[in-house]
Amino acid sequence: MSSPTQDIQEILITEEQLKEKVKELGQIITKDYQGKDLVLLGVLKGAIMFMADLSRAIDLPLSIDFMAVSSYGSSTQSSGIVKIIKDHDINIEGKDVLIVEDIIDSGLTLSYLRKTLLERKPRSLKICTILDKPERREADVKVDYCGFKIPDKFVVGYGLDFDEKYRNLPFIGVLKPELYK
Ligand SMILES: O=P(O)(O)OC[C@H]1O[C@H](OP(=O)(O)OP(=O)(O)O)[C@H](O)[C@@H]1O
Ligand code: HPA
Ligand SMILES: [Mg+2]
Repeated sequence: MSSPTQDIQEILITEEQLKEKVKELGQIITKDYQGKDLVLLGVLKGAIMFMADLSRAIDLPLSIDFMAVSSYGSSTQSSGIVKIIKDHDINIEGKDVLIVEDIIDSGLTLSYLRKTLLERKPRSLKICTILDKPERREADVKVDYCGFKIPDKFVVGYGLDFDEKYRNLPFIGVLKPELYK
């Protein structure tokens, strides 16, 4: 029988560690956003799992929206060109927007998104990511809430893909290099 887990070389973050961290982030965000007009803005597709879990860990009235952007395609390297495939629907002017990301790697996606969204005049704009790969940064981005810092390895699972696969793995794992090299 074929299973996506067979293609994993090493599990970096387990399902239990993810659950615990999301709960912790939810509690911090709940404190920080008391009395604010919170919009969680998920970046498709990678952020789907984190968004679903994080939103349920925040005990506040909030709205959820999504943008779809893509810069990796079927490669493990960013093309450097960020394409907006779907924009958000909610008017974010005057709102407290929290971008929800699965990973910040080169930082190119977020620095582009930040610039674009600031032009739309939110009251505040912050960034929450479950993973941060600081060694690979090409564009400077300030991360407000971060789950885990990870080493410079291409990871999949919990929403993250390689060539659109492995998003459904419940943990964060390193793909066997022979599968993409
Ligand atoms: O910091 P960066 O180097 O820009 O990389 C991070 C971005 O890359 C991935 O998206 P991708 O373009 O693969 O789209 P996807 O979420 O649909 O997989 C990931 O989900 C982040 O949005
Ligand atoms: O390590 C990664 N894995 C999957 N998608 C990604 N997009 C940026 N970095 C990564
Ligand atoms: Mg991707």
